[in-house]
Amino acid sequence: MGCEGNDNPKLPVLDFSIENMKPGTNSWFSTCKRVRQAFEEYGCFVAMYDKGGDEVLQKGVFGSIKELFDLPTQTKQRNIYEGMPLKSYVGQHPKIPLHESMGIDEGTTLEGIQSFAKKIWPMGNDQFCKYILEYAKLAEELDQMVAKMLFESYGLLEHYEAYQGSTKYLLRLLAHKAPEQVEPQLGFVAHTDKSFTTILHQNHVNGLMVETKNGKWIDVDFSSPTSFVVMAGDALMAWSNDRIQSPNHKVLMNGNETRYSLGLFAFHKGIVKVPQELIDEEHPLQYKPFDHLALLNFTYSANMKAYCGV
Ligand SMILES: O=C(O)CCC(=O)C(=O)O
Ligand SMILES: [Fe+2]
Repeated sequence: MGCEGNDNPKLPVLDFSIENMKPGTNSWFSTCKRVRQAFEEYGCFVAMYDKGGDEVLQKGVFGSIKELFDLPTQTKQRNIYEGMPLKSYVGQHPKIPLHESMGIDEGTTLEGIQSFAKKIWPMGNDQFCKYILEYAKLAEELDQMVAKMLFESYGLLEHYEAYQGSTKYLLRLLAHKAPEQVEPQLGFVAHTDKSFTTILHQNHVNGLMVETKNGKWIDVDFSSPTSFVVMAGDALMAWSNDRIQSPNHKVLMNGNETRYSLGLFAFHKGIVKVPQELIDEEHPLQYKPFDHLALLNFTYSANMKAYCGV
């Protein structure tokens, strides 16, 4: 896989089509290995997942997100959670004027999406709920599959059940306007995610950049309806005892079209602890057990080593 010395590195692309996903088959095991390699080397990868290819769903999802962001600022500000930038409406920020985003708590459940929709549209919005729920379920399925494969690849499959039962998902909808000038403009500042894992999806407009371990920035092309980006967050970095680094990433806007994207952030309800099996001489313990949901209350500048470093 390695990319050292390569001036134009690309993220690994992994195929998650149905035939690779039967646990116990050879292709399942080889995909598990590639998941671990990609996470350890880049902290993220592009997943090809053919269930995303449904044209009606794509149109419905991105049409719904456009409808939401086309609303007046005052309406969008009804979704404010003080001190929680991941859940709140963020927009009109002088440092990142192209950026707008909103969070949906419990974003893979009908109740979570409906309660969000009620805040924005007092009469509700059935179409919006239907498409966003369908998308969120699909992204959740991909996340669960990736988690299972990752645990398998470390010989820790028994951790999967606990993961499955304790994940809380936050869905974030994002819009990045095209810059007014010809030069590319920052859409979203460089940061790492606070999640365990993040699943990203976008319309046909690229803009995401991910930093490699050597400090190079990779342009990520995931403009196909069947492409998703799977990214390690700070909690996975801590769980893996620094075998996996949560990558720095940002959005750089070019061209003249709005970029709509969705981020599904997986959080662990309760305490995350480095498994005993991942502590050895080469990898002495780096993190104390920590409360993952409490990280949600921190801003993007929260630093894992300061929060729970040994
Ligand atoms: O829009 C994207 O692709 C990335 C968004 C992102 O990094 C985030 O919301 O944390
Ligand atoms: Fe992010």
